[in-house]
Amino acid sequence: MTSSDSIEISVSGANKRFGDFAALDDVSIDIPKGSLTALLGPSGSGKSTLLRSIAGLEQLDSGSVVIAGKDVTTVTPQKRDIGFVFQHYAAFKHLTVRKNVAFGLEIRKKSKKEIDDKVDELLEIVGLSGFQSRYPSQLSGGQRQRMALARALAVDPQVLLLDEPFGALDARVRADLRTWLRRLHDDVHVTTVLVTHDQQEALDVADRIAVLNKGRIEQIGEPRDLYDRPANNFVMSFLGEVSKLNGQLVRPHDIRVGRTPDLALAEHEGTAESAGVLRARVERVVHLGFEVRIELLNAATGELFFAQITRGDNEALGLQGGETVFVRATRVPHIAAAEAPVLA
Ligand SMILES: Nc1ncnc2c1ncn2[C@@H]1O[C@H](COP(=O)(O)OP(=O)(O)OP(=O)(O)O)[C@@H](O)[C@H]1O
Repeated sequence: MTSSDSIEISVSGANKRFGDFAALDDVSIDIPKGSLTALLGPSGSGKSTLLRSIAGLEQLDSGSVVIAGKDVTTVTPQKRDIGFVFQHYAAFKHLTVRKNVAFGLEIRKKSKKEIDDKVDELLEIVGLSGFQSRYPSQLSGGQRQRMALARALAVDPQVLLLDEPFGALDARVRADLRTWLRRLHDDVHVTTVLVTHDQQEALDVADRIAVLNKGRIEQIGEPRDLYDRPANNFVMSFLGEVSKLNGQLVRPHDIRVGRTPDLALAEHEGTAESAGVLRARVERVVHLGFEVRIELLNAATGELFFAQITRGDNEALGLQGGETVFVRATRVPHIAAAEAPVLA
């Protein structure tokens, strides 16, 4: 595993209650230096509480937070050497973009030259050079969040903590900004922790994902590992789409659809019976762009499920609602329960 000097943030045995409610329940996580780690989970799972505890904006009931080898559990946020960006960024409305970005450097009494150089560099990185004389109210939501990132980065923080930074923006802008965030991270390499409830966002940008549920970490790993080898059904369902075929969770793109039992088989797969081919009725064919979702009814159980196939495959099959087809799960996920953190 990772050696301790490559770990930037280490949270151990963190507990945090609000009244009777355990927002964090014995959470431990190591965040490698220079990584972009996403904290992913449903609403109320404790993601923000964990991030705010790393920032020092929340005091743990028990447990510890170590940043860059220093125990900061009782250290104030100002002394933790972090940059923080929230979903709704509170910019100084009366200051220009340039002044907003320079703010942290000015209160640290840096020289004018140093401030000017740093602000120029950051405005360039976040693509706001042409907007430096504007006021926050003259920016779009996406530009305002980029300004927030520039401001957080201005003081060269040890770690960057982002709490749903694109949460208030529309889907298209969000998608653009996460591509941009990934590139920014590749340029500046600052250890970054991103809270998101959006699995696509986490899969898109993160090197590592920690999946939270009810104040506990269900699994931590690289996106691909979590997708291919989820620790349990919760992780499987939360990360990527799932379909249920005879009680078994499978990825919808791992369901093969054919017009005859034999056509539901890939090559060299034996007989339709031995390979578990099922009969189903097509309920609806939904065009999603490159992919097509086939909504199906399991003829034996009456359960609804869906398969996802490429546009080309769909054109070849030419499926219509009401038709009978044959389906088969080509790949059943390997639930890596033994490798997951121990769950109560
Ligand atoms: N200051 C507080 N007082 C009381 N309860 C709180 C407080 N902060 C958080 N909680 C509760 O703790 C739980 C975890 O909250 P947290 O904000 O960490 O969740 P989250 O995973 O970030 O959710 P979301 O995606 O909705 O922001 C929630 O049930 C929330 O209501």
